[in-house]
Amino acid sequence: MRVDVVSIFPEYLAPLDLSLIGRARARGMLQLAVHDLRTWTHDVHRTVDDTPYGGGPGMVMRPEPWGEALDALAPAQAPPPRLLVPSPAGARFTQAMAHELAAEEHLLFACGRYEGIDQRVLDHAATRMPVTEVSLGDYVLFGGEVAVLVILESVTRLLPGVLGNAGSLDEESHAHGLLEAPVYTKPPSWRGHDVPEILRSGDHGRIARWRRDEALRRTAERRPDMLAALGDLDRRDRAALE
Ligand SMILES: N#Cc1c(-c2ccc3ccn(Cc4ccccn4)c3c2)n[nH]c1N
Repeated sequence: MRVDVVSIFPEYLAPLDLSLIGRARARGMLQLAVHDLRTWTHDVHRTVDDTPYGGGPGMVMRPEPWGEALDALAPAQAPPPRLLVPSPAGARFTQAMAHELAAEEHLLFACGRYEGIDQRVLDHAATRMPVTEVSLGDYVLFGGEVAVLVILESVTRLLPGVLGNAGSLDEESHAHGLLEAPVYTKPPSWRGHDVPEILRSGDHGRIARWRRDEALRRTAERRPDMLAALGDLDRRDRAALE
């Protein structure tokens, strides 16, 4: 997978050199490049913003630098990338979207700042590539860089070979529509708190049942919306919630 990220703060994306994403890049599973939007400015002050038409607070990112950046990173003669634009007005980012993005050949992220990017940038891009505005959640950030870090981490861990134990992908939260069960490791007792006996029993059938029960209980308590999305539960699952 190829990923290009455009930002006026490229150093914000430095964590993409670390840990599993850094290893995926070193192993050639992910070709990632971060670009400074000011590369595509031509004035002495390298200006990327201007006042908003119609008035209002803050500044808006000018279309010209973005137009040239997208022309350079999504040339007409190559297969078009999928353009992702983090935005408070975007569609909520979900694990399902992470799976969708993990199947793409080329992702191009546009990190806005200020009050956002001139809408015409997205409208013009949409004439030649798929464009998705995406939001992490109902709160407001300073810009899109943090969202790119989150999105890229969730997508990269889905790429074949990146996670050593593929099994962990199958059992993780949101993979089955439930929150994860609690996890424990040694010692068996710590500051008066013991590991649930069932987890040390070696009875894998009962352990799997216990984990599902705990996942159901946690989901019912913390994310009733996720439980509702599961639809009708079978008798055994309903019993776990009684
Ligand atoms: N993803 C995501 C986001 C963002 C986000 C993403 C990109 C930009 C570019 C500028 N701003 C600041 C800003 C403030 C006010 C109105 C518009 N824009 C961003 C915020 N906020 N919250 C999320 N879940």
